[in-house]
Amino acid sequence: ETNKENDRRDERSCRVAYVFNEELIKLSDELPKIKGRASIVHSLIRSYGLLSKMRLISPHKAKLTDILLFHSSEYIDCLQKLSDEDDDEKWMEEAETFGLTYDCPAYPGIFDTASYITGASVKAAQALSHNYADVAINWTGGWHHAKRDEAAGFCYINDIVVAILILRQKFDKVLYVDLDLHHGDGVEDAFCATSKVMTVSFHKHAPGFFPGTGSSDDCGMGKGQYYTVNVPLQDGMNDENFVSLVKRVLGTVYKSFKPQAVVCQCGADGLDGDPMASFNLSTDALVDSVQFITNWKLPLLLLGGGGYNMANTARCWTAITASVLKEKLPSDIPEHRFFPLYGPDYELTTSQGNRIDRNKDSHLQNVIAAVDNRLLHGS
Ligand SMILES: CN(c1ccc(C(=O)NO)cc1)S(=O)(=O)c1ccc(-c2ccccn2)s1
Ligand SMILES: [Zn+2]
Repeated sequence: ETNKENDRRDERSCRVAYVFNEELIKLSDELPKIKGRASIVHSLIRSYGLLSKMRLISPHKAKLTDILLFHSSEYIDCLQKLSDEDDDEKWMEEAETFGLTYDCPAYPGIFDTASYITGASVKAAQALSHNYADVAINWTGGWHHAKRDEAAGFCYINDIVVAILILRQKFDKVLYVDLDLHHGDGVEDAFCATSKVMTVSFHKHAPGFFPGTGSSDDCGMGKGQYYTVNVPLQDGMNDENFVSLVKRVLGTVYKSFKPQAVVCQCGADGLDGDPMASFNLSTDALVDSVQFITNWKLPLLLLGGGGYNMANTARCWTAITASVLKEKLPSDIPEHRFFPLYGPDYELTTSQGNRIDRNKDSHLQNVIAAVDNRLLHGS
């Protein structure tokens, strides 16, 4: 139970659960757009000796009933059929209707991989619901574009939505924060009509940039009106402006929504050096953003997401893991299997980029005012 003196959250250091096993890492390594990334992330966390400071949880594939909490059985049937070896032509036609083409090719075994990743996010959510941990981490998760009956943006099963639905069985109000460079459209769509889950996404929003949704007018509907918050940004976002915007908006969100649990997608494709070449963020921007949320001392689920510069993504999520553990890490990357990827500086943190900042202060002020008006004045 939680009322024992020495068990009070503010007295003991926070309990961090880290969900992984070799099978999950091996399957995640197969994902086409981020081949090998799961191993690189996990190896860096292990090389800094952080595994021994966390409660390690071994996941298993999500139960079909958990996946069907969100996704349609028609979509999941098609994903399973296309994932099996048998190249039954019948399913190829349906593939189109379920988004299983172009960005989301259904390669053999994709269903097992997506189920395992979802099972890891479910295990992490259950660790929080059972008060086994204060923070739970699944760096292989965070696939925010997947829709109820459609794969999208390299995402096949929306592990985030499933995890939030699991948390909702215990917590009345859940806050979702999306720090990825791209709009968290799949999670926003899932919860746009409910006042029990507030979704807040910080992302690049520009003509022709994927997925194209997430303007600040996008604020939910019906009972869910004003429970969707979007912070659309332009290229060149720097640490200082990003972190102060995150703190300002989440501060208002926390005061008005009063969540009992938080899920944060920590996509690292906004870092300088990412092939998406958009923002100028250093690892500090994401570490400071997550630290602000951690300070609320609410049950917190941390998930991965985008991040196509593998070494920088590993640096970012290792630095976040150390930050929630309150562990100070030496800046020199330890010798380990992937050490060569970290050249030429072999340092843990990255620096900011110097792309022209297209974000006008007036625009950022307007976005903040729009959020305040909706959340504090409901207008
Ligand atoms: C499908 N697309 C997505 C979808 C989701 C993401 C993402 O990271 N979401 O969080 C990124 C690109 S997309 O059309 O913008 C691209 C496909 C391939 C892209 C690419 C590939 C290499 C270098 C730069 N960009 S962008
Ligand atoms: Zn992304």
